[in-house]
Amino acid sequence: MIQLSFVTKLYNSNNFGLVIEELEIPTGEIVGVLGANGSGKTTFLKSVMGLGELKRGEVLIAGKPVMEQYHNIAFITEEGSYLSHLTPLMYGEFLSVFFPKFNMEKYIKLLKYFDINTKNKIRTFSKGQKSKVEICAGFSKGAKYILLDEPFLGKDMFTRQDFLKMMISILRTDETILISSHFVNEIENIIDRALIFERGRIQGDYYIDDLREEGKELSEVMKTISGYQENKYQNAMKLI
Ligand SMILES: Nc1ncnc2c1ncn2[C@@H]1O[C@H](COP(=O)(O)OP(=O)(O)OP(=O)(O)O)[C@@H](O)[C@H]1O
Repeated sequence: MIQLSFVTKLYNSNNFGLVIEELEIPTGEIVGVLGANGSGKTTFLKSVMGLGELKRGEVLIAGKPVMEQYHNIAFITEEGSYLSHLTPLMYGEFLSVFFPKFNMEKYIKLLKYFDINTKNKIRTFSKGQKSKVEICAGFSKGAKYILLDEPFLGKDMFTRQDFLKMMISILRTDETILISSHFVNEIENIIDRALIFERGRIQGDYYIDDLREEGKELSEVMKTISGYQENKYQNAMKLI
């Protein structure tokens, strides 16, 4: 279970950061962290991960402060944490030292699945390939909480599909996943719940099954919450 209470994070007077009064994410849920650019998704994931100071509030993971749970969390970001002078194989060996539950066999299987050459230096890889290494490592750490910030960024259509299939096939029921993405239609089929951010607040919290029962589309709900104006371009273009 991930619990946030009265969490406030401010960047400066212009930027709202994050404001969450109460949020509980039960163990085993796959949660989509959604919203327009700048709505607060990364800030939220970083706050759960304990990165950056909160102005007030508390984040608990399985009842403990996040600092006591680092061994149980994998944070997979676009920035990546790999050491680019290493090969994926060496990187796996490096991670085994720090993560006692690191599963080398699973890591190598995942690298193969994504067609990653395990013997070339990571710095010679493309952006998408580097990010795949990060995903393989993140899912092999034996972490119970997996946070993914935009795992689809820079991934081709086939990789995105392969990634989703991989995730569904290897996840156990005791793993909790938070995944931010702009590919709403693609992740809609794998998430249990959608948190929709707008200006640093959760403006929508929906279980996908409930939306389906009500005959609603997640992308439509998001449009309403984000206040998307279909005709905005018309006025903007008049200025040019
Ligand atoms: N280090 C920072 N200093 C000041 N403001 C920041 C900082 N990081 C983020 N912000 C601001 O906080 C708000 C939320 O940013 P955040 O990166 O969480 O959005 P996001 O939903 O992940 O966006 P995107 O989809 O574009 O990646 C934005 O207004 C952004 O400008």
